[in-house]
Amino acid sequence: MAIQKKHGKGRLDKWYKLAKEKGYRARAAFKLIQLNKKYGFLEKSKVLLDLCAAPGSWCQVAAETMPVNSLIIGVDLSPIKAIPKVITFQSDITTEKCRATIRGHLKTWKADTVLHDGAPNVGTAWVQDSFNQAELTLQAMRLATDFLIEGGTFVTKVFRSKDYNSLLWVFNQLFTKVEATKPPSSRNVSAEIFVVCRGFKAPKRIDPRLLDPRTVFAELADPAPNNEAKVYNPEIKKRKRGGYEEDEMLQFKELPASEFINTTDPIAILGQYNKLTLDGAANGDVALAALNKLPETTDDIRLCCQDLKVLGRKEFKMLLKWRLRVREIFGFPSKKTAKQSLIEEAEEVATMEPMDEELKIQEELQALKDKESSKKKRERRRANEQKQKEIVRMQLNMTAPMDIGMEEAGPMGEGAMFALKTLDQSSAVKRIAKGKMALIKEDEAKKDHDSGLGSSGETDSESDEEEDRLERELDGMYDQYKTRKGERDAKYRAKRLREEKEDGEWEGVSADEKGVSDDEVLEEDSDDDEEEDEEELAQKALIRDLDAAPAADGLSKRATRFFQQDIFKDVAALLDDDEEAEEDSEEKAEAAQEDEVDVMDVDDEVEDIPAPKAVKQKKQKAPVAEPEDSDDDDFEIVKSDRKDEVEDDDESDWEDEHKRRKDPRPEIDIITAEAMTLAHELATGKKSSHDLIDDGFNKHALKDRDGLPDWFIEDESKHDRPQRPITKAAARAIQEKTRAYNARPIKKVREAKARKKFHAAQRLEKLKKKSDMLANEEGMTEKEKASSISKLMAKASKAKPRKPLRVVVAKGVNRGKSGRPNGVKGRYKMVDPRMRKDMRAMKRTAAKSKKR
Ligand SMILES: C[S@@+](CC[C@H](N)C(=O)[O-])C[C@H]1O[C@@H](n2cnc3c(N)ncnc32)[C@H](O)[C@@H]1O
Repeated sequence: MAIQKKHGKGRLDKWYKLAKEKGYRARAAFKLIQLNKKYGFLEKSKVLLDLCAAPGSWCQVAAETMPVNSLIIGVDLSPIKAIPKVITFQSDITTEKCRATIRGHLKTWKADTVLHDGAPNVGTAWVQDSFNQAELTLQAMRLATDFLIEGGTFVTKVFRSKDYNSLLWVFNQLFTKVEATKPPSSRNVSAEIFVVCRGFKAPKRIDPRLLDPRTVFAELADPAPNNEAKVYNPEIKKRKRGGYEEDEMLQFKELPASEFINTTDPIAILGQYNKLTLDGAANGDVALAALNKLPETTDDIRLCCQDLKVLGRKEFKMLLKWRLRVREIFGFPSKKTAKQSLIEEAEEVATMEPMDEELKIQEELQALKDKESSKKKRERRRANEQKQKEIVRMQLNMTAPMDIGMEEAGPMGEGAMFALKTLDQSSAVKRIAKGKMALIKEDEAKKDHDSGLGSSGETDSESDEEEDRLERELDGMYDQYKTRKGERDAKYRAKRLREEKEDGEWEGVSADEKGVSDDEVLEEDSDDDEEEDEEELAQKALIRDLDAAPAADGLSKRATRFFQQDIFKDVAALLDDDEEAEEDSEEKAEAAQEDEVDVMDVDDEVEDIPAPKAVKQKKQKAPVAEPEDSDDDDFEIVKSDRKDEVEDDDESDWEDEHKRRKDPRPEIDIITAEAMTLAHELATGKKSSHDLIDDGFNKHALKDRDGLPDWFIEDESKHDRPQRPITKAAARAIQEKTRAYNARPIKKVREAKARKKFHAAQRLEKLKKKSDMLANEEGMTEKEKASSISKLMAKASKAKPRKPLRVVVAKGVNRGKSGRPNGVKGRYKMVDPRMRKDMRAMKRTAAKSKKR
């Protein structure tokens, strides 16, 4: 790669300048320097292979850092200008010829380190390019496996694309330690990341599929859509850029319930309106009056109509069922009646058809059925084949069960190998739990299953089917309803988002519903199946919905898998540390409370901080060791650990504050616009705590300034922190807060005022006591008592004469003294001799002129 003049995108940055200053051929040199600083592989290597080495800056760094007499070989498609102590040649690393040339150079040696910084011509087609890069990386890996020594290191550039995880997986199969890092010199705008693979396992035989891009990067078919998930995570719709319809400006929308009965799209109504009115008889709406009088219009229904925005799944279904019943009563055509009439029609027609015609129809029907079943078979076979492939990939650890849609069905899903659900339904699980074998006859299981909805003991499969269908339809409608509701209601959207982020469960069922017995639950709602009593749950310990159960740390299964990747190992350790520290601090706080030490609330300390200048951005958890790049932490929380400062503060203030705050948790004060923005994003669900953790991993995490010139470090420290976005509102809020802080008097003034107040209160108390004593004095007349009390009051209200001001001349021992002059008590003023002389002279002349 020839050196290009780099303009635009701030390419001529400090790293570029530094590279020039140090004589490196490319700024990329610093990436290797920083990687080596962190992992120290160059010093330990005697043989190094640099794949895609042009213009050769990595080779330069290697030659500088590796021990003398090391063997360094650099290869690239482009010519590389000669570098002392480095063998270079021009070749395509994906070819056999290149392999042979390297072998020729290495002879019997093996490489301790293989570097790869390859980048195919990166153009505008990002998807294509990133794939080529991933493919090139895999090719480099292949070459590396041929030449690397056991325990050797492979360092490669990878682009964060959809193939990234697949590549990491491959690396993990071949190396004991794989870590991804982004050195500070790597541009923020670049999607590149460097993976350092250490401890090459040097397997005797490597499955060729492991290094075959077609297998490694094979696309997965889209899993079947999980409609159920949509209930819990309604899609976020785009804003209406074209403006809003007129009635959409209304906050509260009502509709006569009769329209809800009439409509063909009841979900739309439930999603758009806030209330269904039932009392419109005065307006002459006869249908509404009739509806109002129907026994089907129960109090529950009326209650549901009052506020459509708070409907849970149960209420939602109740309203729709009510609508269907009313429609039946009013004689609206329903699906049932339509089907009935169709059957009748068909029967009528059938009686009119001659016999041979009937046979013909039957034949046609049979042919259609056959065609249908063969089509289904074909589809099933194809799906099976697909699944088989996925399973092979899964066995190779290249994919997780969730990626091939197994998650959707789960171990209890349809077609599961061990039909635990069936076992569950036939209550055989209880027997198995007791350690006995249980065999379930298929039809028995089916029977049990069939009786699921008909609580009344109905075994009529047709009516069950009908009920199932209705339930399914209602569920589907509920999905739609939620989506529409979400579209209209920003608060609801935020709530959903929060729930989604926390992978929380849907909480549409009220607590008292949970107390309903199983039979009732089945009658009410099939979804309420989950509501088992504890005992039964314990018995069903055999059957667990792995997908539904959140991980111990509250992460979803998918998230847990993601964080199980090796690159998060350190993070986990860090987090653990944090947690431990948190626990520590909590324990300490508790202990402190127990000892009844004056532990102040954070609030108090914050109250005490006079001006923002004094507000230091400190971590909340004081005992936690500061992370390496603590100055990168923009979101910082202030926690009181300066007890002494607080102790000085106004006592009554403290007590008030203490009473106000019952929550023992430390209060967080937000003092920067960045933190305020972040807090707002967290509160509105735009960001989750996972995002925060993610944000913490950036190129600034690695700071290595050894051996860099001062001007560089100075410049670096100005800009080497992530720029977090701030909103106008957040900036304004912080400004107001700052103004409020500034408006408060300084601590000394407040203390003096408080002292004054305290003394006045003490005086008043004394006065009260004295006047009480006087009032109770038996030997005094009322008049005497009154006069002595008024004398007391007059004495107390009389201001004490101020001691005269003493003027001290700053001479002798007092010359240049800044504090109280020696031997002077009370009020004083220091003056210099010249000033006193001048004053006296002025007085004299004034007196003289008066005399005249
Ligand atoms: C970012 S540059 C490498 C910079 C180098 N590490 C340094 O420090 O100077 C990427 C190089 O990959 C090379 N490259 C891309 N595809 C290649 C291939 N198939 N075989 C060999 N080199 C390739 C390009 O010619 C280009 O010079």
